[in-house]
Amino acid sequence: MHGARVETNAVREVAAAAIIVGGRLLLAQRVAPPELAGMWELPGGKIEPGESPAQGLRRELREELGVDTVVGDRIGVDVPLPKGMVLRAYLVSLCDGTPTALEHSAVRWVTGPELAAADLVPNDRAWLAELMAVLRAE
Ligand SMILES: Nc1nc2c([nH]c(=O)n2[C@H]2C[C@H](O)[C@@H](COP(=O)(O)OP(=O)(O)OP(=O)(O)O)O2)c(=O)[nH]1
Repeated sequence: MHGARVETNAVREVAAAAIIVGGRLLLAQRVAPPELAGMWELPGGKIEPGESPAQGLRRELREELGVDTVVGDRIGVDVPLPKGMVLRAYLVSLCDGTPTALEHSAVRWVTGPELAAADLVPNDRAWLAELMAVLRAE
């Protein structure tokens, strides 16, 4: 190996949270980049090196929403992102706090029909059927 740079094969993950309470899913409205600003997503973000997905997602949700959470099972497909990253969704339970838009322009709770009609970021449409099924089962 040359130089100080250490290459790893680890795929960089963006983890997103499906937080469902009382038959409603929490959506958060993006402020950036310009092509996604104003669209709705599942809150979350990039997992840092050395973090497990669950640790990273809990950190992101504390930073973005001011809540304590428990990260549960995966839901939906892996969505490939640019630069070799992958987007994954997890079912997440709220433990403490009220979700607040600290880094988004707004948050809102949606029913299944409201989710289907929402202006979601395009990648998150891949999870629509599974999310609707969980909402229906609530
Ligand atoms: N958090 C989140 N990101 C998503 C979703 N769907 C989707 O395509 N993305 C994309 C948008 C971004 O390109 C990337 C994650 O960006 P991010 O801005 O949330 O990541 P981050 O909080 O770690 O912020 P930064 O390092 O970019 O400052 O994944 C989603 O449901 N949630």
